Amino acid sequence: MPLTLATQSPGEPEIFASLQGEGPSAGMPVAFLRLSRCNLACQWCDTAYTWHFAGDERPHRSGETFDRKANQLVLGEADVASRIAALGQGRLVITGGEPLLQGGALARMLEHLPDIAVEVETNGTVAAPPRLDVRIDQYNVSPKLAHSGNPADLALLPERLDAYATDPRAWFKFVIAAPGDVDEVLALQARYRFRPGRVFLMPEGTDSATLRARAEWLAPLCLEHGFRMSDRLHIHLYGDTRGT
Ligand SMILES: C[S@@+](CC[C@H](N)C(=O)[O-])C[C@H]1O[C@@H](n2cnc3c(N)ncnc32)[C@H](O)[C@@H]1O
Ligand SMILES: Nc1nc2[nH]cc(C(=O)O)c2c(=O)[nH]1
Ligand code: SF4
Ligand SMILES: [Mg+2]
Repeated sequence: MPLTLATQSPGEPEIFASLQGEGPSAGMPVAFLRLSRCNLACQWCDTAYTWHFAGDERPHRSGETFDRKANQLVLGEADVASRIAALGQGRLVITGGEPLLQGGALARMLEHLPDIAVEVETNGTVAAPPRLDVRIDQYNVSPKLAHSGNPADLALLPERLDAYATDPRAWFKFVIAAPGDVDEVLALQARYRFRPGRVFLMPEGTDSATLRARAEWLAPLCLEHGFRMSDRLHIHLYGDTRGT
């Protein structure tokens, strides 16, 4: 079963080496695999080219829709695995779009990469099939709050959040655009009892100035509530650029 990938440019799959820019592994040299398609539609998504195709009526702040043909590429599992291996990294971050929509094909692709450590960036709404789950070393779970524009009954699924809250491999990373968003995190914390030290708050933004401005008022809230803060290292280094 092939994989549907995002593209860095038409015909070029978004498979690249960079420093992990977010979460508990931030700063680590890793390989990235970005898949296309998503089951949600965050209005500030910085990878709308993976789901906001022509005809998709759901709002996105860019106001633009993307040509599906130019932004998707279908590749066989062995081909994807060899491109990842060629990057020479010991750790792979699988992201998207929502990568767990292609869990079966990912499991088969990883059979070609038996020794690589695997991190998944996920919106927390889709379960990895058992044959993929057994290969995952770390889940970076980013449940979407109201400011994303997704209905809560699509974005915050109790059985999935409960499963991740009790999974020692899972870390949580909430995107925060306004101080009031932290109240939503506190309500989720009260309901799901995320393990202490496992919750990151990350400013919403795709440029350094925005990230800095939000981090300035977010820092005292992290201190007050015992949350960790995640920056977005790649944005400071490369801006909002595909393949970085
Ligand atoms: C593009 S998503 C792909 C993986 C998965 N769909 C998810 O949302 O976790 C990767 C990460 O970027 C975050 N993200 C996307 N757009 C962002 C923005 N404008 N500001 C801050 N974080 C953003 C997501 O919350 C997620 O943690
Ligand atoms: N360098 C870098 N780090 C990242 N961490 C999570 C990312 C993502 O898009 O999932 C990402 C990304 O796009 N680039
Ligand atoms: S869930 Fe992730 S990929 Fe999907 S729209 Fe939201 S941020 Fe973008
Ligand atoms: Mg990114």
